[in-house]
Formats: sequence, C-alpha cells, structure tokens
Amino acid sequence: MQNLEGKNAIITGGSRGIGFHTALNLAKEGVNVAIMGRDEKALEEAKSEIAKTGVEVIAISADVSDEGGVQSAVKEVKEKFDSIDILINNAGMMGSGPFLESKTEDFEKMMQVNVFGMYHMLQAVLPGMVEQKSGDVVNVASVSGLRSGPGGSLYSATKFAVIGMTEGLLKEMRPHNIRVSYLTPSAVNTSLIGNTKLQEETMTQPEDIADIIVNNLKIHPRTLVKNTEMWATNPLEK
Ligand SMILES: NC(=O)c1ccc[n+]([C@@H]2O[C@H](COP(=O)([O-])OP(=O)(O)OC[C@H]3O[C@@H](n4cnc5c(N)ncnc54)[C@H](O)[C@@H]3O)[C@@H](O)[C@H]2O)c1
Ligand SMILES: CC(=O)[C@H](C)O
Repeated sequence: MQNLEGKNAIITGGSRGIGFHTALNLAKEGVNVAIMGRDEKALEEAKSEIAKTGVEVIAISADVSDEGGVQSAVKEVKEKFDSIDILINNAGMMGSGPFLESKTEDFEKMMQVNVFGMYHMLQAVLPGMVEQKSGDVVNVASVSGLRSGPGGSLYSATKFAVIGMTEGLLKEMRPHNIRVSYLTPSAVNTSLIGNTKLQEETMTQPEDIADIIVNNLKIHPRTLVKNTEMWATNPLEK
C-alpha cells in the first residue's frame, strides 16, 4: 500500500454525493483537494466541511462541459498546488425515459457533461501527469455502461462511451506510470437518481464508493485495478 499524504487531487462534482464523500475521504488521508462544481453555495459548504480535516481545500465553480472553463479551473489548481497527482472524474447527470420521446438537445447535454466533461478534464490534467511520470485518474462510469434496459438507452450510451474512452486511455497512459481506471456503481443513494422508490438500505451509499476509490488509490502504483464493479441489493439491478 502507498501513503497518500501530501498528494493533490481534483474531484469534479465534489460538492455533493459521491464526489463530496470521495473528497472528504481523500482529505482524511492527508490529500489536498480541489473540488469543482457549479453550485457555489454547495461548493463553499463542502469546502468548510472538508477543511476541518486540516488539508488545503480549493473550491472552484466550473462547468465541466465548458472546455475554456475547465482549462482555467485546472490552471488555477496548478497555480495553488505544485502538482496534480489524482483526478477523480465524477461530475455527471442522468436522464431517463422512452427513447422515442427523447429530445436531441437533452441527449446532447448529457453527452457534453458525462463524456466531453471528462475529455476536457483529461486534456487539461494528463499532460502534467505525463511530465511528472506519475498520476492516478478515476473515471466514474456506471453499471449502465456495461448493460442497458428500457428507458436507459441514452444515459447508457454516455457511460458506455466513458468506459470505451477509459479502456483505450489506460493502455496509452500505463507506460507513463499513470493509472487510469473506472468504476461501475449500481444504485447509489444520491440526488442523481432522485425518487426511485428504492429503500435506502438496499442501495449503495456514496460513502461506500468513496471508500473503494481511496482503497484502490492506496494500492502500490505498480498495480492498476482497472475496474471496480459494485452491486447494490435493490431490485432495479436484476
Ligand atoms: N447515484 C447513482 O446511482 C450512480 C450510479 C452509478 C454511477 N453514478 C455516477 O456517479 C457520478 C456522481 O453522481 P452522484 O450520484 O454523486 O450524483 P449527484 O447528483 O449527487 O452529484 C453530481 C455532481 O456532479 C456535479 N455536476 C453535474 N453536472 C456538472 C457540470 N456540468 N459541471 C460540473 N459539475 C457538474 C453536480 O454539481 C454534483 O456535484 C455521476 O457521474 C453518475 O453518473 C451514480
Ligand atoms: C444512476 C446509475 O448509473 C444507475 C442506477 O446505474
């Protein structure tokens, strides 16, 4: 295992849900964290909570689907932290419903956030990791990127794309001593899936995903855990 203390991380969508808990767990390990999101009030609240751990915390308001905004946000982080050692590409949105009732603009928006958002972050952060010959990237996909069902075709298309991009990239980056991996959670108890009628105790909690991310990051850099697939116990996922 490696010690993460003193490393620097960026977490997109770090103001709530999986992103917030991951940022908090990393901070508890002594990692300085930059959280990115769109809601300034939520970001400031998250920042105060994480700062109680004693690490350096930066909160930056940026929309991951805005390439220029991402470039400036990452530049700001690089100016404050010496290096970026860990990138958690977590920001995402979900839309669902019958395919024939879907609207092009809604699908485009979801692609922009879930796929191009990750692409912009990777383009901004990876050159520094290649230069320093080390780094960890975790792309949050979903079990919806492994299989799909009625009403889920468009969200699944974005998550299949995330996994495809990650599979190629991890092989390109491995010779540079950079680990690029992905996670495929099932139903996690966050605002993303809203009112699902699922019982909370049958769902994965965002803290569980954060535990898995941090545990994987602590594994010695010579070994890459390519994907961690998680299953809640609820009936949605049969
Ligand atoms: N909740 C689930 O059941 C579940 C399951 C599998 C995968 N996921 C994935 O986990 C990730 C995190 O989701 P969550 O469940 O914590 O949801 P959440 O809604 O609680 O959090 C999403 C975060 O992403 C941020 N975000 C959304 N659009 C953004 C944008 N354009 N720019 C910057 N930030 C943006 C939000 O502000 C928020 O902080 C998503 O990629 C989601 O697809 C969630
Ligand atoms: C939101 C999501 O990704 C599903 C539940 O797998």
